[in-house]
Amino acid sequence: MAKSNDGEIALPFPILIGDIGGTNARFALLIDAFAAPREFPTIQTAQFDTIDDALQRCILDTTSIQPRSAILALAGPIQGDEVPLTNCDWVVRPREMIANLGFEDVLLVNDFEAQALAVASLSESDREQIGGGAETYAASRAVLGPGTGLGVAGLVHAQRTWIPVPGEGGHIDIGPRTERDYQIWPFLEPIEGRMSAEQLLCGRGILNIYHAVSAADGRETPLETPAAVTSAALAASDDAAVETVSLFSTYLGRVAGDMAMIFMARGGVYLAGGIPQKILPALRRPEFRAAFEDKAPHNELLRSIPTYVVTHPLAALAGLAAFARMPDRFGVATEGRRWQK
Ligand SMILES: Nc1ncnc2c1ncn2[C@@H]1O[C@H](COP(=O)(O)OP(=O)(O)OP(=O)(O)O)[C@@H](O)[C@H]1O
Repeated sequence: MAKSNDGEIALPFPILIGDIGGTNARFALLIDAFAAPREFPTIQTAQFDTIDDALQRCILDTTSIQPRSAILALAGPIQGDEVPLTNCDWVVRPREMIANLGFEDVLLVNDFEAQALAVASLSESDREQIGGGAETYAASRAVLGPGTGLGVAGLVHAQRTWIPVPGEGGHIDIGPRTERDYQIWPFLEPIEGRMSAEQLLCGRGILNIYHAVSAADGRETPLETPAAVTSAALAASDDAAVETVSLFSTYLGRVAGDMAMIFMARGGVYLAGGIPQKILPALRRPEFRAAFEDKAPHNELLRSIPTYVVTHPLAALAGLAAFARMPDRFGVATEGRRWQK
């Protein structure tokens, strides 16, 4: 077992890092702490029955380098020796990966934890700032990622260490606030009696808002996918779509502001996930930031906190790479989710 200088346990190189989502899995190989990551083509999870099969055929069979360890970021909670993925049929079985694929050491982390690791050190070219002041470098941050669901994580800065805090923040309650919200809310469908942020702030959420806005006004709903709604909104070709994306930005701003207050995120709130990059022009409009700052009695605090859209195409992998190279910089809990030969 490799040990780093101050006694923290580091995984041995070469390290395979992977970000495994419901639809896509992305991998890169880190030969040592200094070399640039060697990226592999994105794998469509539906094309392989098992993750082991995908790893064997798309990674191990295509390189002469045998990774000694793997750090994999997964969508969903990590518990036990068999971890099923949300939104796809793969089950990650680290013991079998060690027995069959030649790994000595496997660490599983949550996908938003990987996003949180990334925002500790994103360069200016990998993020776009939307409002607020300068970041306070050594201060906590928060990440929200509307995609298939709504991922949320904090990145607490304490004792010169970045500590990712994965949780289920996407499932917090959200309620109506403006007169228009009260008109729309009756047409949103609660799950077991409540509306959670995720029912509005993800791909499905865009459609939920679109249907509710249209129902409140007695309009038809010709647009069928989240991308169709946001495209029509950005092109200003459909009134309900325009309002949907405006409301989506407002609700995202409200929840982002809540997270900023919870984590006292003077280091900034980062919007990751697939959707913010695709609706950047809408997020640059006033609604997102106005809702973020509208937190009396703390408007002044919120005005000072920067918000960013993550534009790095592989941010989670960048986060895993940063951790793999300098584990001592990060307080990543490994109990119950690390397997060794
Ligand atoms: N242009 C768009 N505008 C709004 N929503 C979109 C757009 N394109 C895709 N989506 C929605 O974004 C969601 C997918 O998000 P994302 O790309 O972040 O995937 P993910 O959750 O990270 O999963 P994976 O890692 O498997 O790709 C889907 O609900 C999809 O309908």
